[in-house]
Amino acid sequence: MSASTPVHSLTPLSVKTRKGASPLVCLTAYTTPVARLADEACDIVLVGDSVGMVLHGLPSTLGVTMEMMILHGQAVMRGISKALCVVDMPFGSYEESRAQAFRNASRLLAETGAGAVKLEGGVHMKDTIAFLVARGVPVMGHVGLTPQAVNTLGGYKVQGRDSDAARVMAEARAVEEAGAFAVVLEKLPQQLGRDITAALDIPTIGIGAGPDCDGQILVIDDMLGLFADFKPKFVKRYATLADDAAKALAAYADEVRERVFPGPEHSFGERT
Ligand SMILES: Nc1nc(=O)c2c([nH]1)NC[C@@H]1CN(c3ccc(C(=O)N[C@@H](CCC(=O)O)C(=O)O)cc3)CN21
Ligand SMILES: CC(C)C(=O)C(=O)O
Ligand SMILES: [Mg+2]
Repeated sequence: MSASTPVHSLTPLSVKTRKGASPLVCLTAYTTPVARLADEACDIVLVGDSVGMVLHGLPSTLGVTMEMMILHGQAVMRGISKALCVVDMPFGSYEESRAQAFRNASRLLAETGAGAVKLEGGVHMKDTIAFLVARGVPVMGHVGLTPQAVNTLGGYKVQGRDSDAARVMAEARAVEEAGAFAVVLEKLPQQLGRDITAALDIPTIGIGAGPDCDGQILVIDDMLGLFADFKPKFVKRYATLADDAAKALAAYADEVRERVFPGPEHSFGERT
């Protein structure tokens, strides 16, 4: 199962040629049941390294490992039948050399069956992206706010304001020139999201980069109202699952204490 190459209706190439058509709908997923839901609604399902913060309680994405990405990638692929599955390369798995990047990217594809990898960085990752693409690894880029660089960026801040816009534009152009099939733009002024989208031939997928990107992505636990540790301004909550769950658990606790649960319909009588 895991090492096979399933045929999905969306491929990196079909995503690339969707530029200018209807917006690309993207969400993260980390488990099989949630991937099944995302697969129904989405074009692209990302196994984000946000899994470390969202499901494992880590303080940033820096502690996420290849083993975690492979395990969650395998779980997500079991729930996908039509969307394109992209797996994030974790911090430290691709920055050292092009060879290191290929060794780890090829493991992610081979051991999960996903269709592409995503890695953070533009100009300084251009050679690495080109190296991977030339060797059969479709790459999605990620520029602007790159969370794996939180320590050098000094926080999860808006990137590309004012005179910094030209730098972020250059990062996005480098990703395209390297042969990536799409690029995530994170936490940019909406005008810059629009300008980069107009300047590139590959689709842009925004998260806090305004409404003019070729697609949008959110962390699924954020949009479901399930992740409560923080809420970036770019997140819209479409549900209140953490609140709903807290209410359900309180009701269960009350009913157990009052001996209301289990009722006769949940209990087993004598066989007669
Ligand atoms: N749940 C979750 N959602 C995400 O979007 C996400 C993750 N986790 N983990 C990996 C990265 C980290 N990301 C982040 C994290 C924080 C902000 C943010 O804007 N936080 C605060 C304050 C930021 C600051 O100025 O320092 C905010 O006010 O929105 C944005 C993106 C995006 N990714
Ligand atoms: C927020 C998206 C783009 C991501 O990289 C992640 O979930 O790790
Ligand atoms: Mg990520």
